[in-house]
Amino acid sequence: MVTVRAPATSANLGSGFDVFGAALTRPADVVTVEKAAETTIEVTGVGAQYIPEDPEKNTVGAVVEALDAPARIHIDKGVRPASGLGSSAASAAGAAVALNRLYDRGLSRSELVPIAAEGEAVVSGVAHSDNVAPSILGGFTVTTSEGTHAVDASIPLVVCLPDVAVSTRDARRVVPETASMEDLVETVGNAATLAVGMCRSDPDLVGAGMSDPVVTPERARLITGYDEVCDAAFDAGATGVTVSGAGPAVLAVCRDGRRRGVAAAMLDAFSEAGIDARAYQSRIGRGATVLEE
Ligand SMILES: Nc1ncnc2c1ncn2[C@@H]1O[C@H](COP(=O)(O)OP(=O)(O)OP(=O)(O)O)[C@@H](O)[C@H]1O
Ligand SMILES: N[C@@H](CCO)C(=O)O
Repeated sequence: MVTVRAPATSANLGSGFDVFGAALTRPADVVTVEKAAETTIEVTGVGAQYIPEDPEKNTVGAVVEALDAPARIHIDKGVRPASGLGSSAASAAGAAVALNRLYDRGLSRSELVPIAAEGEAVVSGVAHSDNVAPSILGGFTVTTSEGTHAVDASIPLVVCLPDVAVSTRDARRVVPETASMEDLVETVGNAATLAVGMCRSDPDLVGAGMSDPVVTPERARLITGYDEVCDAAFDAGATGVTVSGAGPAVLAVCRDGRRRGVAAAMLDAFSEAGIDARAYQSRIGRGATVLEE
């Protein structure tokens, strides 16, 4: 038996659509696997009632197929589905690391990234790796078709999760098909600024580089109260705010010592918009960890 804790993640970080990701210290899924002749999946925890246990429909089923590693699998969800916090990816990442150990497949963490991404294709139609990469590797990640680069970064974060669901599949439908040269230049500049900020663990640079004129404004329309929540976070000292992944979670970057105030301000703003929410005071953290084997 192998048990792995796989963290929630925030993808895109504004300017890095489908490329940037970051592992969060909390929340996380815990995935336990045992060898079996046929694969079965049991799901408990946050939002378990919305998650299919059929291996054909669960992200973990695609990982089992890719590793040819049938197992009895238990997923204890800490990351709510349809959250923008890489819920589907956390299970896939945890399963990839756990099954690799269980069956002694000998694959490196980097080699497990495209395998876990197969699970993402099951739910969103695209095998994007920007959530599974940080959940497996930890830190800040840059993923392209050539592979993933991961950088350790110490950045305080708040993620505020409203009590509404947005599916990645739906949120991908509002992504514009084209962008102007002006927007492209702005986005490249912001993304580069953010990457430098991560390498220096500088929340001011990271926050300044999160702004994105192309995808985020369209996604923000799907989140009631988004503009007010951003204003509240900035007023409380956030250095950057954006939609986390496909939403509805909202991600704020802070300096040390500002997370509590930023979290409270974001919760108040959602509440004033009539939306219940919860806030996680987090930071960029490590990738999947083996708890037991
Ligand atoms: N193991 C799993 N964990 C969570 N959701 C799963 C899992 N397997 C299948 N799903 C399905 O995936 C969908 C949630 O995935 P989706 O990508 O929309 O959200 P998310 O992972 O929280 O968001 P994001 O990718 O934006 O961070 C739900 O329809 C859920 O039923
Ligand atoms: N990059 C993906 C991440 C989904 O979590 C998207 O934004 O659609």
